[in-house]
Order: sequence, then structure tokens, then C-alpha cells
Amino acid sequence: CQQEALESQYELHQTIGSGGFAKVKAATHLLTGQKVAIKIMDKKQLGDDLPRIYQEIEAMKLLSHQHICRLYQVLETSSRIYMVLEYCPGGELFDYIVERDRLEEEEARVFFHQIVSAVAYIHKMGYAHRDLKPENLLLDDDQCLKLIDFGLCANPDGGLAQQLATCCGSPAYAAPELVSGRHYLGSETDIWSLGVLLYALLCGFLPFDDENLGTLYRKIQLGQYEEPDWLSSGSRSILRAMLQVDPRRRITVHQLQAHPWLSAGTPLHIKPAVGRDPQREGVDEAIITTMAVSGGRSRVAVREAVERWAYDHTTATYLILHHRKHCTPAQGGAFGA
Ligand SMILES: COc1cccc(Nc2ncc(-c3ccc(C(=O)NCC(=O)Nc4ccccc4)cc3)c(OCC3CCNCC3)n2)c1
Repeated sequence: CQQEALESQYELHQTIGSGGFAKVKAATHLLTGQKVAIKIMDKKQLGDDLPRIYQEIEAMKLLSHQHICRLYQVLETSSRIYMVLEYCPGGELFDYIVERDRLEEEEARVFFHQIVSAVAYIHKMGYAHRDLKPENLLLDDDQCLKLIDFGLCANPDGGLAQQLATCCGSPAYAAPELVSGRHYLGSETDIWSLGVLLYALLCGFLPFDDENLGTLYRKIQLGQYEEPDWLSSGSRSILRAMLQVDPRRRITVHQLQAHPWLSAGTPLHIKPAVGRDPQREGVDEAIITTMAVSGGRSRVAVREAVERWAYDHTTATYLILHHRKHCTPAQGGAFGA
């Protein structure tokens, strides 16, 4: 059964995070020795939120971007759903900022450029994230950022009630139109959250903050915030463009990508898209051969199993080997751990 499959394919390690109905454990994909993150969800606890998990899984299968954590495999038992996901050894951006108080403008620009490219991609795919915050941005082994949606907020539609009710969405990052209960566009509220996020990177504290929720909402609706004297004129300008209370006056993600503060400075570390979307670029024969030899199966059988994209153990093995081949410096052996 799937429980035995999980235990024969992965070795589970410590819990690295938990929230609401999900728990995340570090684990090892035994065949390749690759570290992964396994998100474990209890179906009973999910209740009528269960359909949204299936929605999220289908979304994850479509999302293939160098700054979004990859889904490798899905396993389901009668009581649980397991998502095997790309592991980010650097942990949360939140802890990275706390350790440094705040980031220099150049470093903040590099990170922000990566975040904006991931959000632009999600919007292009018809999704809004709705919970952009440093806890949902993880550092990979190249000190690059990976966007995740831990709390299940990214969905193509979703009324205010669903947004506020189900979404742990931290209010400090919520847009004025959202906290006012007005109609909102997910893509526009994401831009506001990006503004709060960049402010947190550059300042080390939040633009709108108060322990009283009502006061916090009023500050957000006023949209007035301090501009510490260390902020350059370029960063003040891009922050003002995102932290516009009126969503119609707010910069769009495309305008953001063209903003001088982002496109200025050193060529930015956007990971190359090359070798990013294995599902669309045709299978890599060398990987098929490696898998066939190690599994004692014919290449035809392995190729057919990979091209089914069933997000089973075969998909996980292929995606892990593909990621290892195209996105990390050369490593030893067939499954060089
Ligand atoms: C202290 O944390 C540490 C310390 C040291 C190492 C690590 N490494 C490490 N790697 C990987 C993960 C992870 C990746 C993806 C998902 C996920 O849920 N994807 C689904 C997803 O992204 N959908 C989606 C994305 C975009 C659009 C639409 C849908 C869940 C977990 C992790 O989690 C830990 C949690 C802890 C609580 N805060 C959030 C992260 N942690 C973490």
C-alpha cells in the first residue's frame, strides 16, 4: 500500500515546519540520496478544504519555475496526503533577515528580482499567491529564493470570506481593499504584499504594524509609513509604486519588472530557465538510461513510465536527477549522493 511505498522510497527525518493542517518533514529520497521536504496533510483535519488540496496539487504540476519549489511526487493513504517537494537547505528568508537586521540595497534587489519573476510567472499562469511573506520564501543551495505557498492560499479564484477565513494570510501583508472587505483582484493584492515584503527586506521591520488588529487595519487603509533615512530615492520610488492604497493606481507586475530600481545595477541572478520544464522539453535520454540500468528495466519501459507524469516514484526520481543535472554544479556517480 502507499504507506509501505512511502517508507520503502523515503527515509523521514525531523519536522521542519507545521501550520494549520500541514506538517513538513525533511526526508531522503533513498534511490538518489537526495534530500526532500515532505508535506503531510491529514484528510480529516482538512474537512471540506480537501478539494483545495487537490486543486493545489494540480496547480503545482503546472508550475515549473526556477524560483518556485518543485513538486516531485504525491502519495495518498486513506487518512493522509503526502506531497514530496524540493528541499531548500537555507531555510526561511524570514530568519535570514532577522539574523542581519536588514539587507543592503544590492542584496535586497537581487532577492526581490527573483521574487518578482516568480510572482509574474504565477500571474501569467492565472494564479494569485495571496500570502506573500518572508516565511513563504526559502533559500536553496545557491542562496537563491524559492517561493512556496505553505498555507494553501494560491488559488485561481476565491472570495473574500475564503481568503480571510481559510488563509492564515498574515494581516501585516494584506492590501487595504482586502482588509476593508471590498472586492479585490488577487494580482493587485499580491503587488501590495510585494511592497510590504521589499520594505521588510530593506528596513528589517514592517511598514504597517500594531498589535491591535483594528489599528493595524486602519494604518493599512491610510497607507502612511515611515521612510527611514537609509532608503535610497530609487527604493522609496518603487515602494511608493507598490504601496498605493488605490489598487487602480498601484504598479502592475509587468511595470514592476521594468522599474529602473530593479533593472539597474549588476546583472541579476535570475536562474536560467534552461532545463526547467522537463514535462515540456521531452525526456532526457541519458537520465532514462541511468534509471533503466539502476532499476534493471528496459529504457522503453522507463521512458513510458516517465512520460506518464503520474507524480509517482518514477516521476520523483526523474525530476530529481533532471534538477541535479541541470541546476546544480557537476556531482559524482550515477546517483552521486
Ligand atoms: C525553518 O524552516 C526550514 C529550515 C531548514 C530547511 C527548510 N527547508 C524547507 N524546504 C522546503 C519546504 C517546503 C517547500 C514547499 C512546500 C509547499 O507547501 N509547497 C506548495 C506550494 O508551494 N504551492 C504553491 C506555490 C506557488 C503557487 C501555488 C502553489 C512546503 C514546504 C520547507 O518548508 C518548511 C516550512 C516551515 C514553515 N514556513 C514555511 C516553510 N522547508 C526549512
